[in-house]
Amino acid sequence: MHEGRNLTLHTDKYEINMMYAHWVQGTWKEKAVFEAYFRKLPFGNGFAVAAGLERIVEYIRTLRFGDEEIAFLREQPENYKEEFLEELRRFRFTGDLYIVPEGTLVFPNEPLIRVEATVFEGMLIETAMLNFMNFQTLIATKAARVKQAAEGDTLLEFGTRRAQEADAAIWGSRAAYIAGFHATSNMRAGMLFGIPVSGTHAHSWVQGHDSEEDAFREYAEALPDQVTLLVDTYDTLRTGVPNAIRTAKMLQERGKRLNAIRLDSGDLAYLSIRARAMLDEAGLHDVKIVASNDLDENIIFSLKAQGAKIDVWGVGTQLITAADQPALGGVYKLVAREKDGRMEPVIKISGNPEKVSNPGIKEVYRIINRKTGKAESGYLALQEEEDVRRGERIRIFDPIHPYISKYIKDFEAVPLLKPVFVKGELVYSLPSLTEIQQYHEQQLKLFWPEYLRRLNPEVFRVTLSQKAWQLKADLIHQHQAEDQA
Ligand SMILES: Nc1ncnc2c1ncn2[C@@H]1O[C@H](COP(=O)(O)OP(=O)(O)OP(=O)(O)O)[C@@H](O)[C@H]1O
Ligand SMILES: O=P(O)(O)OC[C@H]1O[C@H](OP(=O)(O)OP(=O)(O)O)[C@H](O)[C@@H]1O
Ligand SMILES: O=C(O)c1cccnc1
Repeated sequence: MHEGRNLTLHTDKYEINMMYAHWVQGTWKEKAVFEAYFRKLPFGNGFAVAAGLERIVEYIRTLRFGDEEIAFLREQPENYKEEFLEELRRFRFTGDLYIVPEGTLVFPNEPLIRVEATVFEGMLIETAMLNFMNFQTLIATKAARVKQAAEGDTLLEFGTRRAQEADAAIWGSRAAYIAGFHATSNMRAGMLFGIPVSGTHAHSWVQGHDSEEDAFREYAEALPDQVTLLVDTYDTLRTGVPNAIRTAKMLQERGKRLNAIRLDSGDLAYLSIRARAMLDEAGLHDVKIVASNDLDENIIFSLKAQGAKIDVWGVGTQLITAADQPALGGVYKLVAREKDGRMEPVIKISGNPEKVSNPGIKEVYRIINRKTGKAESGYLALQEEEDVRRGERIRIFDPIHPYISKYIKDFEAVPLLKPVFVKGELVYSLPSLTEIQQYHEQQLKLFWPEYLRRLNPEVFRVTLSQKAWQLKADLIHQHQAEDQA
């Protein structure tokens, strides 16, 4: 077993096999354009929060087939030729990559990534990019739901121990921060990304002492500047909170203060209300109450409705595993390919109209109404279309039900895809995590609340331009004609 940090073979074998077949055919350097998008929003939410760009940048920059990768490929039963393996040794990503910035609100069928590269390069990177984008976007979206339920309260990400392994823990933690979490319990996520790190203590600390009171006192003496005491090991209201109050008084005598108590079991509404009253009665109005225990957005919403006196929410398992929907189904589709030296749009047909791909190289625009400053729709236009960029009147319609349409004017069309790599060179300067978090907050303000509510939100439409729609219709007819011939 070795470290395996080189992610170049973090791809499905079929990609390598197709790359090989292209190489054998002599078509491997032909240009291809791929777009990545998802078709359905997770959790019944009205939007998703894009994430994954930063990880993709690092991945693309470090793509290299080293000795170990080549040796492993040589062992495969496909018997890839040595000349192919030599070609892989020289591999560098030389294409263009356009990606939607992290924190952007995104919707079904909007390309979040567009790859313009050789077909060889485009195939190699599909799996890893989908892996990063699907997971991080999913967790950022789940976190946005939790954030909305918690209103302005402090949110701590507690998920590492229950996450699907280490990468999911730290990138999930980062995704949660993008969507407005305030801190993580994961020290490495703090070190790598600069996320504030926060922690209380476990039940084992209390169990490991002769009494709860001893445990609290020792802990407070050891870390007098950051004391949060877990009060539910034995009996929250009879011993836990009174012992915490005694410890708080001891801290006060030393010019320090108790930050908070944490509740981790039982009826969190009842216990928090009772604990708040006890703390207040002892004059400890500024001691906060942290709650944890399998929380998600629905429980937080319900606890608030019950009048729970909780200031800080520790959210682990349900967030980091996106427990109610553990995958985002983002796909990566070829939309154009080089043929006889020219780029030609291609389509993927399906019996299910929602699965028919949108052909052609497209730009994604957020159409912003200049009067209201609010987002009106998503708009996918072919790259060559100028009218939308000039803000001329456009017709927007539902691509599945094209008879539902309207004209809009006096808008600004904001392109969402940003150039990240051009001819293999990184041209994007990565924003700080704080900037991403602020950008996400600005994004939320662009939308009417109807689209943002957690339950049964209004559907935010993403429409095709007339030209993009016509191209799709023409290609469908062309394929039908070929089938019938
Ligand atoms: N007042 C409440 N209203 C709705 N849900 C609550 C309320 N209080 C707690 N919960 C949630 O109910 C669930 C209780 O889970 P469970 O019964 O497994 O835990 P518990 O009995 O409190 O403690 P333990 O973790 O020791 O088993 C948790 O998800 C918790 O967040
Ligand atoms: O419930 P989650 O949302 O996943 O949040 C993380 C949980 O992890 C800890 O419990 P655990 O029983 O692992 O350890 P403990 O002994 O410190 O309570 C903590 O007390 C939370 O309940
Ligand atoms: O700091 C905490 O209280 C914490 C951290 C991770 C998991 N559960 C709780």
